[in-house]
Amino acid sequence: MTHIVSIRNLTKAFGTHEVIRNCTISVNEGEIYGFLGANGAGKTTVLKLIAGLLNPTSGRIEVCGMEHPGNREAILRNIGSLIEVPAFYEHLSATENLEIHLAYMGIQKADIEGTLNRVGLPGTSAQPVSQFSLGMRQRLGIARTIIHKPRLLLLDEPINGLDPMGIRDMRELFSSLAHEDGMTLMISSHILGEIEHIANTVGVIVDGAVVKEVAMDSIKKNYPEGLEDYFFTVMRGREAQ
Ligand SMILES: Nc1ncnc2c1ncn2[C@@H]1O[C@H](COP(=O)(O)OP(=O)(O)OP(=O)(O)O)[C@@H](O)[C@H]1O
Repeated sequence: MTHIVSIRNLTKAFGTHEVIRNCTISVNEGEIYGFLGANGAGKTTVLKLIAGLLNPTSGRIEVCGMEHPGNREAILRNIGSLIEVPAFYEHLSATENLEIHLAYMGIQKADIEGTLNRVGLPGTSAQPVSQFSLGMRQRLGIARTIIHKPRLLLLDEPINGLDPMGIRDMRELFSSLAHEDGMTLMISSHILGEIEHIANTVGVIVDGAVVKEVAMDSIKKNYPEGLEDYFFTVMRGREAQ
């Protein structure tokens, strides 16, 4: 199977603080990859490195067959990322915010109305973002990641701030993006139940290194209690070392 993300022996240090250590990750094209780990384990840092928002200290990062750094522009055209709280031009409408993003990406034509409908924001295109709730902002952030039809989506805690209906809508949207649009999704989350619903593969990062990458089918077969059971077993195993 083709790896859309291939990370080998990646290290990232901030000053003398090495937060990613000898980390190796493989994400298959077309899958939903659930990226799990405790607070501070390094999930956001790895997603930023894949998105080219940070440069590695050492190691290899290959995205869509191109190596980072050096192919940043070409890689950016193929990815959509929602990392940390999305920022918008508050006085501008949802449509205007998406138009600015498209202009920045150099894309002339895109289905803005259709994308807003798809993320559950119908009829809001003219409304200034300053009037949006937290959940609406999160949905608009996701609209911005998918509007240019990227091959790879990097989503850092994408269901934060959503109510139960919003969480269900996002679950359905993420599944349809993978299964109907053929996108690959790499999703970090602490909400194990959601990852269990949608992910094909799970990667667990502990202290800056991915210690396990396992197919969800195998987790379901070997851990009758499900993903939470698996996750805590991995964490305990690590603690015992
Ligand atoms: N710009 C930075 N400068 C210095 N240290 C940083 C920087 N960004 C992240 N770190 C440190 O790197 C480590 C990993 O942080 P990161 O945000 O990647 O973890 P995380 O797994 O996403 O955590 P959470 O689940 O809490 O979001 C933490 O110790 C954090 O303090």
